[in-house]
Amino acid sequence: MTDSLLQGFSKPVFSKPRDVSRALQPAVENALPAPLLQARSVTLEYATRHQVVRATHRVDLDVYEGDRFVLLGPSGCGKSTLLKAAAGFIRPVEGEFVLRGRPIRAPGPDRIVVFQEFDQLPPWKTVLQNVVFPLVASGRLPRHQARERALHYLDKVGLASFADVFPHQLSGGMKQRVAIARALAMQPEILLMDEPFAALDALTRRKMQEELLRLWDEVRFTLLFVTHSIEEALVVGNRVALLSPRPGRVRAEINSHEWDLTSSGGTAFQAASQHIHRLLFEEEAKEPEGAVEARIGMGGRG
Ligand SMILES: Nc1ncnc2c1ncn2[C@@H]1O[C@H](COP(=O)(O)OP(=O)(O)OP(=O)(O)O)[C@@H](O)[C@H]1O
Repeated sequence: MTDSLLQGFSKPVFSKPRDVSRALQPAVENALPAPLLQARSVTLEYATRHQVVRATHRVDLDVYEGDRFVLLGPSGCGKSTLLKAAAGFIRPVEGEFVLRGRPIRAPGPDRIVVFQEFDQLPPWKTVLQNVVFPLVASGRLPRHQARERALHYLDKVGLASFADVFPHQLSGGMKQRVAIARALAMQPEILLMDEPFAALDALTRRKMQEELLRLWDEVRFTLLFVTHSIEEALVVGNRVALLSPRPGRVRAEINSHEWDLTSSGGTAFQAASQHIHRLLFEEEAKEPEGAVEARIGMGGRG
């Protein structure tokens, strides 16, 4: 990390995102592409018989094409709920999710979710059939082309030779690879991943993070990734939104494209992790009444 980056890191500049964009108008507005996915003041709630649980409160997010955008926050802060709303499974009580300027009102093949659970693959279908099925069922491709595309993506995740086996014959990591191949084969506008590696052992999890980054290098998809692991957020993401405890609000946004698996043991990486930990937990204790919104430059790789 260079001195200037360290300086930026140790003295984060806090400013409200909306103020920043206003201050930089119109020059930056003309230069920046439009976000692919936007959360516009999204409030999400669950109504149970006895109470209403507010999961997130007025969340604003801009995800650009090619981003590996991570939602990071403590357990129960509403990360999965945000992802489900982006997928179209849940409707906001306030605000909206917008994809290429169009409000999201229902699930669609332009947004595919990979979940944490290993049982997301129908067990009666082979690996290949699992990847082919959504392509054909959604009308994206006729069967023979779907088969070709499925094999292409199975090859990308290193599972072409397992095409004819059934999910129960695979390890947890292999099942997640199939789920990723199935999602990428659909060539969605955005891939949504909800703690996809959380149920894996530490070594496999690391390997999967590495493979995901390799795949991103090859395919350059847009990713919205949920985790509560600070390390995973820094490694996987190029941008990270830090959410407060429930109801989740955006407390800060961090540029994390500097970090990868090779930096994860280093001193600078540890310092960044600790800094994020403080932002997530200590600032909240100091300022319980509200969200601290900030954009923090932590330097960059390229
Ligand atoms: N179906 C539901 N009905 C009622 N409350 C719910 C429901 N699903 C989630 N919640 C509540 O909404 C809040 C946000 O949940 P969510 O699963 O989005 O959090 P999270 O940040 O993804 O947590 P974790 O990291 O533990 O998965 C939590 O307080 C949770 O208890």
